[in-house]
Amino acid sequence: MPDTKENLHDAHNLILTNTGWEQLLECKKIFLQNNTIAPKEYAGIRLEVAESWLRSHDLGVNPYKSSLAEHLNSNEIAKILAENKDLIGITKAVFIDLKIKDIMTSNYALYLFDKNGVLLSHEGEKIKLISEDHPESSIVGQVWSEATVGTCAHVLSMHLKKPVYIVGPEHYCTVFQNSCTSAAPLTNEDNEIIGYLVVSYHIDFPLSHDSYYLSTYPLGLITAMAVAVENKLRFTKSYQLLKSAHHMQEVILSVIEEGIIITDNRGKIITINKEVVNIFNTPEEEIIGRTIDRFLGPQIGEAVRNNETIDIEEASCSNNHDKSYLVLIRPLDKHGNYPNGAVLRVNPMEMINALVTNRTGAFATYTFDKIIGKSNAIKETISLGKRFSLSNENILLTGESGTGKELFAQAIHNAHRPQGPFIAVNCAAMPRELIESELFGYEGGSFTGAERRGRAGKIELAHGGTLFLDEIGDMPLEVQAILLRVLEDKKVMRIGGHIYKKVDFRLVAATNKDLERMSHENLFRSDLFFRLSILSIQLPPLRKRDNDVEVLANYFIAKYCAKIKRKAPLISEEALEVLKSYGWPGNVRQLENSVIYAVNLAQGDLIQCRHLPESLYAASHPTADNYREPIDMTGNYTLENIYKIDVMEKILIENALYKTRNNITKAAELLGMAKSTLYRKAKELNINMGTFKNSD
Ligand SMILES: Nc1ncnc2c1ncn2[C@@H]1O[C@H](COP(=O)(O)OP(=O)(O)OP(=O)(O)O)[C@@H](O)[C@H]1O
Repeated sequence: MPDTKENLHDAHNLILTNTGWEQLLECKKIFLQNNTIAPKEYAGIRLEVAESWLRSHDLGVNPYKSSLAEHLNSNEIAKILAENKDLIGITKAVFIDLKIKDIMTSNYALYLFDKNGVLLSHEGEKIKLISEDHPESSIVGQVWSEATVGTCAHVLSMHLKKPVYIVGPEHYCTVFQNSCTSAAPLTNEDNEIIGYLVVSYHIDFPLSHDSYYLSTYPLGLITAMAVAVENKLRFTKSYQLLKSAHHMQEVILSVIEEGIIITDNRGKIITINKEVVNIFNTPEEEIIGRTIDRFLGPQIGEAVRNNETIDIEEASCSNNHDKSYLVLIRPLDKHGNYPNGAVLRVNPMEMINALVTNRTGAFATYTFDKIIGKSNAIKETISLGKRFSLSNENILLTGESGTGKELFAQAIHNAHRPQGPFIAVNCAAMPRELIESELFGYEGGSFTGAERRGRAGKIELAHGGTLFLDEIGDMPLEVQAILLRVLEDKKVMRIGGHIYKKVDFRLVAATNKDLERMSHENLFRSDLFFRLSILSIQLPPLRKRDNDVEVLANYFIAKYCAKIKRKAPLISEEALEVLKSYGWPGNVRQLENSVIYAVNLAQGDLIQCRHLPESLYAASHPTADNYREPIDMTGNYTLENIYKIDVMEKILIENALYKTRNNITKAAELLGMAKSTLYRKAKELNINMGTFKNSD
């Protein structure tokens, strides 16, 4: 038997001679002629090659075929190419790099196969080993497996799972007879084979030199190249993972609607989300790299440097007194090479304030459309309110109690700054000593009982919205002075504080007092009165609102019955007459309360006079003179004309005041009592004397 082992398979360097080549050819010839002879018995054929020949034969491969392999269809090819896009790109890049460095010389051709032997790409020297009827362009997508092309380098590499070389006649198909090929498997990070790299070059036989030095260089080259491709692939994958993790982190940070800042351990800002750009109103490039102190002040900077955990801290920066922020700090542990630092969550105080006031129910629900009334008086007032609400100026609402001043304040707010907070303060309901701190706020520990952290005042909370000061006539003079300054400077300083904060709010003040008269009597600051009364709206009393009593009564009945889930009763003509003819000193509020009373008293579907509150019914009870002689003095009493004494007293006094247009002297005379008694009784019976000033 020919023995080519000596010639071909010297440990690392392979000497190929014409004789050796011929012996190999002979071996192959004998094998192909007589397949029953096991090639294992040929001493000159490597065992793994011989076994592959046998498998190729058993798989029915035609060794003389010129048509090389099966082709996948175009859809399958497109799919496989897409799946291996990175691998193909990286292989090409490595190949070009090796070519530039002259490591891959021009007589080498390079092939890339997927793990199943599908040819993915080829580079370099025109492939001489394929037959002419298969142009180069069409070989991508061919399946080169042991079953289709028989023994060749990558097929054996597939079998042995290691780098392999194959010399000329060792290839099973004669079409490869003049090639020397080396193949190396490519593995992924999990050590799974993902493809094969093959380098091939052409050898003409007989050899030009008698002895041909067949170096293991191509095998080493393809093995090293496989390592380079694998490394690059892993690097690309890690980079893509990192990039997508970074992108995901960016997306997460961008959907968080609060400012997120990451600093290093010296307080230098490393990363921010987009919200921070909005909060600081500064471009990102002017934030990154600066210290946190610059934006949130040195106290926050120190906390970061000291690795402190801070839950809620109000911070304002020395560069930017107008703004304050709520800051939460979490220190970051040292991680690998990364030094420790901190994550800060930042929210503008005004946003927190708006949230808190919304949550605590201090928000304006009324709009001008919801103000009920068809009378000219109310329509004109609404149109004035709408016009005034367009400007930024302060507005003064005057009018008797219950005429809807708070309603108007809410409607003005909603027409102008519906997004901002609506902060309502009732100056009469608050103790004098509290009103100042309530309005202007205080710094921590500024007086006994003050909270440690201090508290923002209602003026600060109203920033970006409306401050509604109800019953402003009851505001202490010293507080009026501070308020005036705030209105003039548009900035506020907390009690015990030393920093002014800019505030932007619209003041709507309301009163049922005569502020002008009060200012003459030095009970109200005239400068504040002038400032407030530039735009003032006088709300009409109900008795001057034509048919609004009927409209409002029906509206309140429907509203109340919807609430208690009961069919709304009608109002009898007589009862309606009573409602219409009543003076309504308590205005709309009194009307609303009266109809609620009547709905509750009436059992059926009709509200009658007897269902109305006593005071109303009594006031309009048919007598000769409703104002002067409402009581039958003849002793001819019926159950219907007996009333409680205090009700009678109230009716008599109200009627006298009504008739005399609040002329106390005359009213007292009519009632036959001293003026001082009249004052006392009016106070006891809760009669608002000012109400009757303009009575017709
Ligand atoms: N035009 C209106 N349409 C619907 N409800 C109204 C109207 N006017 C007043 N009201 C109702 O009357 C009541 C009193 O209104 P509001 O509190 O605004 O009056 P006010 O003038 O501010 O009273 P006070 O001076 O006593 O504070 C509220 O319950 C309000 O809902």
